[in-house]
Amino acid sequence: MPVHIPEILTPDQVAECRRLVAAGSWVDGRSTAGPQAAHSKKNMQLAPECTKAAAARAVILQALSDGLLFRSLALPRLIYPPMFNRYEEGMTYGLHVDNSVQTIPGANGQMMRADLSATLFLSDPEEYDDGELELVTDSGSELIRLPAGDMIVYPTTMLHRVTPVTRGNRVASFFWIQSLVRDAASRSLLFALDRSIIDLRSRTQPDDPAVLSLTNVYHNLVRQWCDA
Ligand SMILES: O=C(O)CCC(=O)C(=O)O
Ligand SMILES: [Fe+2]
Repeated sequence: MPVHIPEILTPDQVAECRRLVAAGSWVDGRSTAGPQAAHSKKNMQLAPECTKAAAARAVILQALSDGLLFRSLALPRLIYPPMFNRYEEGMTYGLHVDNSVQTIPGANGQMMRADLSATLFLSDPEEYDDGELELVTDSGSELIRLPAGDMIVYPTTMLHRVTPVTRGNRVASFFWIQSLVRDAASRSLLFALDRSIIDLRSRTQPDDPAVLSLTNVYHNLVRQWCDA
C-alpha cells in the first residue's frame, strides 16, 4: 500500500534541488515514455544527461540513503536514478502502468525490476491547483498531494495518473526501486516488524533481551526472503 514519507528532504535540500532543476534543460516528457504511455503523457522532464539534473539527483540519492523510514519500507537493492518532471497548467499524465523492468541509465545495460514507484514533491501544494497523483487501489482511489520535501512510495503494480494541473506548476522527482525482498506481503511484514522493534528499543534498556531476539528474527527473515 502507499506509504507517505515526510521530510525526506530538508527545506534547504528542497531549495537546492529547486534551484538546480529550474536551471536545467527541460524536454517533452513523451521522449521517455513507452508506446502505451506516450499518448496520455503531457508533461516536461529534465533531460537525463542534464548536469543540473545530475546534481539534484545526487542530493536526493544521499537523502534516500540517510532515510531510515525509506530504507525500512523499501529495503532498496537498486534505485533508478531519480528523474524530474514538471506539469504546467493543462498538463497531465493519464492512467498508466510503469514498466515492470527497466534499463538503468548509465549502468552498462543493467536491468532492474520496478517493485516500488516514488514521487518526491518539490513544489508545495499551494503553488498549483489539482495535479494530484491518483493511485487506483482495491477500494477506490487515493489522491496524493504532499508538501515539498515529502515523498509517496507505492507498489509499481498500481495503475496511477497525474490529474490535469489547472493553475501553476507542479515540480517533482520520480523514480523506481527494486527491493531486496520481491514479495510485497513479506516486505510489508518486515516493515511492520522493524517499526515495532524501533519503537520497543526506544522504550527499553539498550540490552533488552526481547529486543535483541526480535532483531535477530528480523535479520533472519530478511536473509530468508531476500532475493539478492
Ligand atoms: O509525477 C508523478 O507523481 C508521477 C509520474 C509518473 O507516474 C511517471 O512518470 O510514470
Ligand atoms: Fe507512472
